Amino acid sequence: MSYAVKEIFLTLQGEGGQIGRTAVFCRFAGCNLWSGQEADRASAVCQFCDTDFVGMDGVGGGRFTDAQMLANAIEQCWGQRDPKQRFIVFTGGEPLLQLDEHLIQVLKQKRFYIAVETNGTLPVPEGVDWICVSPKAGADLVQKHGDELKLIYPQEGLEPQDFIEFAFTTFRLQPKDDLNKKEHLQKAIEFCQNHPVWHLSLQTHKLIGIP
Ligand SMILES: C[S@@+](CC[C@H](N)C(=O)[O-])C[C@H]1O[C@@H](n2cnc3c(N)ncnc32)[C@H](O)[C@@H]1O
Ligand SMILES: Nc1nc2[nH]cc(C(=O)O)c2c(=O)[nH]1
Ligand code: SF4
Ligand SMILES: [Mg+2]
Repeated sequence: MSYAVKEIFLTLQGEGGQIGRTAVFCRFAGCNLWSGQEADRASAVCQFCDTDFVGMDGVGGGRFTDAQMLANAIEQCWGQRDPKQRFIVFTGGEPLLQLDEHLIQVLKQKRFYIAVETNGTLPVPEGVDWICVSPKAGADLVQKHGDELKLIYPQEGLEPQDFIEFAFTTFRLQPKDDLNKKEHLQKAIEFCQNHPVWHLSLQTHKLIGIP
């Protein structure tokens, strides 16, 4: 199968339990909860997305005709850095529209530790090492286990305590980045302090100005 990729870049994981770790990010094009067009935002299931995932025109993006070609591009982006630390984060858009077991196997042969950032509406294929699920109001949650549940907060119709029985190792609240982000941060801090099973997750890459 071929893969539509918006961009491939090296950065630090800015969010969640792997924060600060050098990673190759592979951002797949397309999402099942928003077209990515501003004109459709108000009618989308997911309306607060902070990401451009439309097209294949980003740095390192393009159409990859098979898993080996995409894995080679990811390996090349990691470059000569310590091969024992190889770390790939699949995101998007919604990565599980495209990430499959074949690509995972090829990357495992290259000794990559594989993480995924998903909205949880599709099952995660076998072999992923780190599963981060970020549920969205109005979308059915299918992937109910993983390493972290990262809830963007607040979302009307989604309460953090709705998720606490699911089989995630950690639960994080990430303040929604929009025009009211200061209020959302205060609210998230307060919620975490009153419900300590929830840990605050900040988008640190935005704070330090890296992609
Ligand atoms: C762009 S999404 C792509 C992965 C997947 N579609 C998802 O929603 O999890 C990457 C991460 O950014 C989070 N995110 C998106 N927009 C955000 C915003 N405005 N504020 C805070 N986090 C946001 C998502 O919830 C997700 O955890
Ligand atoms: N540095 C950095 N860390 C991230 N963690 C999750 C991201 C995402 O967009 O999925 C992201 C991102 O876009 N940049
Ligand atoms: S599900 Fe993820 S990629 Fe899709 S619109 Fe929402 S935040 Fe963006
Ligand atoms: Mg991002």
